[in-house]
Amino acid sequence: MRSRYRKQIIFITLIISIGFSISAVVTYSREKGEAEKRILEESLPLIGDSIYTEIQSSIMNPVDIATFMAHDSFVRDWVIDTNSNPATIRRYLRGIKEKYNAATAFLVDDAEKKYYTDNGKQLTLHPNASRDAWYWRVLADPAIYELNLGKYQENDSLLVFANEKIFDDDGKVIGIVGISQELHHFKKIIDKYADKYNNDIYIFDQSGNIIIRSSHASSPPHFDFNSMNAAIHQNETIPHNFLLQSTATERIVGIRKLPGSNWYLAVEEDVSETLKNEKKSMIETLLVSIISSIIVILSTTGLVYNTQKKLFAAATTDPLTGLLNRHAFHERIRRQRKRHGDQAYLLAMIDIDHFKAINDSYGHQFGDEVIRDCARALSEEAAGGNILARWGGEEFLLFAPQPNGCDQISCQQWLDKLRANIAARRIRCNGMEIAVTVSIGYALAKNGVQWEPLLEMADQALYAAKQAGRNRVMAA
Ligand SMILES: Nc1nc2c(ncn2[C@@H]2O[C@H](COP(=O)(O)OP(=O)(O)OP(=O)(O)O)[C@@H](O)[C@H]2O)c(=O)[nH]1
Repeated sequence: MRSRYRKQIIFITLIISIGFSISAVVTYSREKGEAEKRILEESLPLIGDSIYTEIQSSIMNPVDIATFMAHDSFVRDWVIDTNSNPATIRRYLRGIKEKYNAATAFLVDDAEKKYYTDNGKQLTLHPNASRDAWYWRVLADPAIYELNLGKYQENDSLLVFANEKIFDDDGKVIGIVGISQELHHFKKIIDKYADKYNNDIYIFDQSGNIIIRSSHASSPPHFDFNSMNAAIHQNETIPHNFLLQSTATERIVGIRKLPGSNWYLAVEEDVSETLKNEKKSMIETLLVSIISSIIVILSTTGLVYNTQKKLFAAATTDPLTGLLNRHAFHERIRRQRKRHGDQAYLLAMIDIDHFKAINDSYGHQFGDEVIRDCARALSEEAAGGNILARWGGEEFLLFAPQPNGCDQISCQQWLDKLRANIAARRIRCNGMEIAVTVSIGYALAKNGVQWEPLLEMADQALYAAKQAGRNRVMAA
């Protein structure tokens, strides 16, 4: 019975543990996915946003200056007035260049296609000259301003040009004005933010060429800008974040278009460490919950097991002697007979003689001790495959399968020895000492005989033993 409970508890513990492990694995993979998503969609875009905002304002600064120039009434009046003096616009452009620390400041008068610069240069633009193609490109572009990369005509150095259209009161383009900044200037800005946020920063043109990259950024980058282009073009106003996973690292790249230009800002970050830390803390949390669950499962099953054990003992044993009670005795014999079939056996009913007188003379407590001592003596004598129970009051029942020799003489001798041993004992309680005797009635069963009628026969034999003077063994 006990081993059955143990098996059940092991089974339940296993089921709970397997269930918990499965749910732990599922939780871990879900949490991992959510952690990656959180980093991808929340934490890193926030950093990306601030880098973007800061870089955008630095890079867009030339556009702001060009916008200011295009709306300056002096510039507009100068272009509209056909008798304007070139020297005045040169002074104006020089002032702008110095004030904003630009590489160049320029203006194109559309009517004459004349190009004026801060250093006094004055050129005429030709639609067929590749050098001047930028002008017709900006005119054809519906955007009011444009940011592009070009070469400084004097020394071939790369410059970033901010071109803004100048309109007359009727909304007609009358010229283009703007400034240029050296590319180096932007590189410094990019490096500053790359160092500040420990990222790699790139600016691409729409064909995927790198215009500027931060000093430590790899070239080519870890991602393929062109393959991401399709997603970016669907909505150019929002940031696009991509998770790049390889066996060695996990990186995230956020790409946005810089407004008014065909340039894209890409911020790439190695998130392996961040994800590793997230995963580590997730595993720690899971381990803690697994350990505490195991403790709870073990202590609960231990508690259940002990309670079951106590309940089982209370239901099957006699509290005074610890012997089997009637119900458990029946159950044991039923199982015994089921296991071994009909075999020869002996059924003996044992009753303490004059027990009422013992109770009356020495008290109930002494009486209890007498019952306990007889139970001990019977257990010692009837050990082995025999089944012993307290049948009630001062009465015991002994079931002995395959008794010695299975004949009456040897059974009689065995039971008589048992009786004599009890009679020879001295029972002590509260400083008093007495001897007791028992009477025994027994019946022997051959194959196929039911044990209930045998019980009746043993009872009658016991009655006969009592009648015959007690302290004796009688067969049915
Ligand atoms: N101390 C104690 N007494 C019990 C217990 N159960 C039954 N008794 C008493 O046992 C006594 C049995 O008395 P009887 O059935 O008259 O039998 P007896 O006095 O042993 O006489 P014989 O069997 O004829 O020898 C009764 O007084 C019961 O109250 C028990 O658990 N403890």
